[in-house]
Amino acid sequence: MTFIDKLNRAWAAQDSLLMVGLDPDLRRFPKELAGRPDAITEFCLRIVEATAPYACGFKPQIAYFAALGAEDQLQDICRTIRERHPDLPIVLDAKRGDIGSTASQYAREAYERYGADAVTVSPYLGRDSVQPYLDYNDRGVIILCRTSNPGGADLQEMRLANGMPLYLHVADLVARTWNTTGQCALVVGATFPDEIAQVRRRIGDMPLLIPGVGAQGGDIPATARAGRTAAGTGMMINSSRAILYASQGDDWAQAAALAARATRDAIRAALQD
Ligand SMILES: O=c1ccn([C@@H]2O[C@H](COP(=O)(O)O)[C@@H](O)[C@H]2O)c(=O)[nH]1
Repeated sequence: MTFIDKLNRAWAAQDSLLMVGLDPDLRRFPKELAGRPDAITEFCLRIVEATAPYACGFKPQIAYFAALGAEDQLQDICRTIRERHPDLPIVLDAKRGDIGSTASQYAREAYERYGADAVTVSPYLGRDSVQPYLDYNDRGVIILCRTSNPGGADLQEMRLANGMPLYLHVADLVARTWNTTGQCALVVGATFPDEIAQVRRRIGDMPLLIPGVGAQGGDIPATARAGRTAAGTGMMINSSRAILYASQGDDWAQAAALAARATRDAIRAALQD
């Protein structure tokens, strides 16, 4: 099954467009895990179990694992998600971008080492830098378009000679030229709902990964209305810290579940309007 098929099924089966981010930060872990050698794996897997009923997938951010030398733990976590929740896609947020020969290694890492269903990549090095990911034709390639951070405007809002902002050129390029096999999706931040709407108008039903709700303050109703497809789906709306660290007390896993459910419900409610 392809990434896009798996995602479509997860949206329908879970009735959720919420993607739960896995960004383990030891400084914010609950006390009960302090000092435990398996703290990262235990934390992430408890979060996965608590939030899976409300999620359409999981998005581990590789930097949080690599910074701690915890890539093996990430591998275990991804394997366990595949075993326990085979219908929920794993998006590895790695934002890779390099020449083709190196990109082949990054693709192998994402899809073979971690078994990710999709990986985030930068469009900045052009089509040939993305090809090694597309060569895994059952996997997804999620390309940065208009990121959620304010500084994203420095380059992404730059106007081309025809007046078009660069992020819309990226959206066009991916939708019309790079996505010949239907494997692509785009990253657009929830902090910029007008830009989400602009992108949606140009790309048909291509999925969007939308980070920026929760800790970054993105507006859920505005995001959901701007990014939805005619079918009322088309979005992986990611929240990480607001779910992971909803509580540092003994109730942390339950608090994460409640935060995930509330986010899922807020997205659902917005789609009813
Ligand atoms: O434009 C982007 C692209 C990726 N991210 C990533 O999403 C999560 C957001 O975390 P929150 O705690 O919900 O703010 C994080 O892993 C980022 O690296 C993004 O924020 N914006």
